Amino acid sequence: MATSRFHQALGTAQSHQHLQNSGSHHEFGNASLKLISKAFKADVGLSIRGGYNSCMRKSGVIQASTSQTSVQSVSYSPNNSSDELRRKSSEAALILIRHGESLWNEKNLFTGCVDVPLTKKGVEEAIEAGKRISNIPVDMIYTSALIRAQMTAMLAMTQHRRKKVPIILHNENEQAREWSRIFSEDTKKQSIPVVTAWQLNERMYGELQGLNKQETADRFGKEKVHEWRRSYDIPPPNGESLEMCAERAVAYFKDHIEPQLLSGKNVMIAAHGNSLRSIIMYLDKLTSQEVINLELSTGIPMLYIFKGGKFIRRGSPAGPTEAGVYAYTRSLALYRQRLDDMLH
Ligand SMILES: O=C(O)[C@H](O)COP(=O)(O)O
Repeated sequence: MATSRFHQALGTAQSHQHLQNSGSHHEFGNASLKLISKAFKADVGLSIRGGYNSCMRKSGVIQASTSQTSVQSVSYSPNNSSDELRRKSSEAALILIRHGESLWNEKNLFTGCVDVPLTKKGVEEAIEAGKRISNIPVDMIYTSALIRAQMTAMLAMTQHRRKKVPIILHNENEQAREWSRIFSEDTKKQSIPVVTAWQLNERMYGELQGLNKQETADRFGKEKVHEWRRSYDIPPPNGESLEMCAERAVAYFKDHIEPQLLSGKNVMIAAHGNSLRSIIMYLDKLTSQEVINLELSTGIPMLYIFKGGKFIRRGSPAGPTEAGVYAYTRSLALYRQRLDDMLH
């Protein structure tokens, strides 16, 4: 198949632009993004005039649709692709964020499923996390049922350049559904559904909840507390082991979140140190030995690309103020370029 103008420009952009391939990161600077975007429009005959534009699927490799009201992430699909081929070629972004520092993190208390809010520092961490993901598409948000994760998600989204409104869905009962209905299709298009799920809650720390971590280590011994905190299958007294936490968190991810990614939806999950460690164990295929050493900082977003049924870790997007660029793929670079075009 003739190399499309898009790919020619991409090749030019890559040779022009210092393409750092640090680890799994491919990075583009702004100059090459403009080149890519110009070629992208030329290649797919895309015009961004008023209203919803969708370009004809070209014989090339790109199908894109965009409009003044919504900037879709680009998905690749050859002209005569089967569903399977389209699914294999579609790409979705998955962002994981551990909540910002909570009031009990600050006091070094075991928190588990106790519903504790963020500290001022935790609020700032959530906002900084939002800056780092402000150019990455988000179509759905999942949080745990705990306020520290929900605050983190909402605060992060205040920084998103797309300015869609995250709206927590209330499906507790028929009345909750009825009373929280939105009657404008346009308004719905400008919102992002937020699903809260107890299955994404922090592991339940049993009789350690509320205890000071240092005092607990003094009382039971450092090794015992490390075993409770970081082993895979040894639970704290009357609490959950990481394995038990994984049984609910990973099951929820597979049953509810992975299908969204498969359909091309870009997803953000705001949850907790251990519920996310169990999900990352699944995404990165870590062994129960390897996951012991996995530590997650509060409020640092991690980016994965879901493509062809596989999860590719792209690291943490660099902040907008940081030198250099982002752990972006080609379609994420295009999405960011479209935001630039739309917002300027
Ligand atoms: O629940 C807690 O205490 C923290 O959020 C996580 O604790 P850990 O890092 O000790 O597992």
